[in-house]
Amino acid sequence: MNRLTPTLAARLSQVSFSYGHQAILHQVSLAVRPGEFLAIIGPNGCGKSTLLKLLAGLLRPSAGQVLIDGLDIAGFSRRQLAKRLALLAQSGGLPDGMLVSDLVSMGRYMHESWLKRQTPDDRRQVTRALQRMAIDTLADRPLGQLSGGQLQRARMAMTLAQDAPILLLDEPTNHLDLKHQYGVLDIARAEARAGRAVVAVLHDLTQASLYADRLILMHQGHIAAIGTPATVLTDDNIADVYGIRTRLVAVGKAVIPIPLGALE
Ligand SMILES: Nc1ncnc2c1ncn2[C@@H]1O[C@H](COP(=O)(O)OP(=O)(O)OP(=O)(O)O)[C@@H](O)[C@H]1O
Repeated sequence: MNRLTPTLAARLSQVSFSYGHQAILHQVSLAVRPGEFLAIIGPNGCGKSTLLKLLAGLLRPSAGQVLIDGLDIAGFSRRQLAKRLALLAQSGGLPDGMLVSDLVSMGRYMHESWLKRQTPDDRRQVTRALQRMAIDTLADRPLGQLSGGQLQRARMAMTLAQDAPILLLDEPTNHLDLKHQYGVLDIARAEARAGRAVVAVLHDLTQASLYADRLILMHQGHIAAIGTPATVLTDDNIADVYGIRTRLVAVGKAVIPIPLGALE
């Protein structure tokens, strides 16, 4: 099989994807490194979630290859994949009656049998994930009784409990108040600094610029730009892709785009 250098956690090689006859991604190539926080940005419908689902092995490319640890993802079983990556999907039909602690524990079962008894390490990981997302007091609550933000934090806790080297986060700040948005971004960055590869779809360009090591700016199924926030967030790139005028303000290494209005 096609082995890669171990310095890459995941790679998309010339990946195209279609839903039926509708082409969504066009020959996208991308390398994800351990220890980096990579943010995918771009307008609605440009293919960000599709790219994340391809990386997670939920969708199969129409052409090209997705590689994890240098091996084609098509060769991995669900369990093998769950040892390598954890996905926070945008939403999912979760049973209202399920308890928060059971949802977070599911993160531990992703790579084990449902029949397996929880080990002390499983319980430790679940407790830690509940605490990190500040929902330990909600552990015994059914999901149906949670607010949107509390549910999002429970889903994020499940993702963290999986303890996988690659974290794929689709709009992790959804439904969260400002404090918890920055809390979840702090955690994502800490996970990257601890050596995981973190790939997050973000809509807030300020947050993406402040937190990510690299940005991927997507446009109509292509990568329009990739690199550090300062190289990707230019007036021209933002105008071309989002159709708005901005003024850029430098804050440390980050570049914050201040929107000035739609282009004529
Ligand atoms: N299951 C599906 N069947 C058919 N088309 C789909 C399906 N899921 C998504 N699409 C289409 O694929 C395109 C890309 O969708 P995707 O969800 O990847 O976009 P996105 O960049 O994540 O958007 P958003 O910012 O709105 O979440 C869109 O045109 C969407 O309508």
